[in-house]
Amino acid sequence: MASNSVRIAVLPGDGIGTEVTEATLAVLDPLARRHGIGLSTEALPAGAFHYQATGDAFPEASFRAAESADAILLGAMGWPGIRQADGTEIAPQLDLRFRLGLYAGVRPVRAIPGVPVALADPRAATIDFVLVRESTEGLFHSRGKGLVTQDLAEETLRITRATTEKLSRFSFRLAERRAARLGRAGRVTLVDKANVFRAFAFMRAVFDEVATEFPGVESGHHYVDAMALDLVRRPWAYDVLPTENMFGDILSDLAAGLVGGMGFSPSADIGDEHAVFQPAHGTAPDIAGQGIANPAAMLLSASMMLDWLASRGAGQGFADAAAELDAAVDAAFAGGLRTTDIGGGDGTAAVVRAVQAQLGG
Ligand SMILES: NC(=O)c1ccc[n+]([C@@H]2O[C@H](COP(=O)([O-])OP(=O)(O)OC[C@H]3O[C@@H](n4cnc5c(N)ncnc54)[C@H](O)[C@@H]3O)[C@@H](O)[C@H]2O)c1
Ligand SMILES: CC(C)[C@H](C(=O)O)[C@@H](O)C(=O)O
Ligand SMILES: [Mg+2]
Repeated sequence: MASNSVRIAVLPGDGIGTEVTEATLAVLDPLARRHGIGLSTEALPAGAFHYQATGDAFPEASFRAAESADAILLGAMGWPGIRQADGTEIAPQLDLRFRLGLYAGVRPVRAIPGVPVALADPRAATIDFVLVRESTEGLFHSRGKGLVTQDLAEETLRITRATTEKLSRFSFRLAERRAARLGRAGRVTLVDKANVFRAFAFMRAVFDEVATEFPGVESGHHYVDAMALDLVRRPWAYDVLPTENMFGDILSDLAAGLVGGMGFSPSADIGDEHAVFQPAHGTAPDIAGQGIANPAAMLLSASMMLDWLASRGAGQGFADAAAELDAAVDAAFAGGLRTTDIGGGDGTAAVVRAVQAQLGG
């Protein structure tokens, strides 16, 4: 990538995916200008409505353009009423994860000042942990390959040494960076089901091997069922939580519910060479088209993108812009912005205006 100038492939998708994408681009454009960084964006067709219109959910030309860009920004895709012959929905975001090897699904969960948290305990205001959802194997490995007969359906889960090592190293390195930033020791807790499944006993053994490379970071394990309990009982106790694909999918929605809902749930799918940045939420058919989607999750995902681009050598301006965007979203909510998902009256455009105002107009 040319220093200080990058190409972003934009996949707005369906439903509120297109709404939060438009809102995010409206914030990114002036932010980039302020920091003197070049962001050229190209919108690409893909998604459920594209599938309905053309029979192709993810044109190869869109995939190729996304693959060759410096980063990919995705809204959300899928629509419950639009299904393939096997009964499943279209999901180009899964194609991206699999085809580009995006094994680390980074899903930060952080209480934003001013956004009501679900728990009454005052420690809930300090919630700040990151789920690292393995995103290329686990139960999702079986996608499109399960056995279905008249009498049974069977899907299989796959865990590999190579991916578990990468996921574990990614998680420990993330914990080291967070420890340096937050001024306390890092902790990585693998979330598994090693009490019952050999695949998870294997995953745990590989994770433990990698843990020995990071003596400065505390490591541990927790069963996924007990973790679901703990994420409601004492979520402030956790730091970095690597886990299997399906477990991470489920726990990330639960975790979003702790800190305001899906509208506050950013996400990044990161591989060795490529990355997709998208909110963890879906297309929200229940509110699509009403102008009330909360774009905060996508704005925070875009900030993760700028930070990742900086780490790939795009330039300090990208890191500065990321920090400023995070701070602007926080300040907007701390300053009284109240989106409808948290019981207020502010719609998508009001969030854009409030964040732009924090960024200096
Ligand atoms: N990353 C993705 O592209 C992605 C993720 C999840 C679901 N989906 C797809 O989206 C469709 C709808 O799925 P779903 O309803 O189960 O989940 P969803 O995340 O779209 O919605 C769940 C709930 O959260 C609310 N919500 C979600 N995002 C919000 C936002 N930004 N602002 C305010 N409220 C928000 C919705 O209104 C709804 O009540 C399905 O087709 C599903 O497959 C796509
Ligand atoms: C829509 C779906 C394919 C996707 C997933 O299951 O990974 C979503 O739920 C997510 O969390 O990103
Ligand atoms: Mg999900």
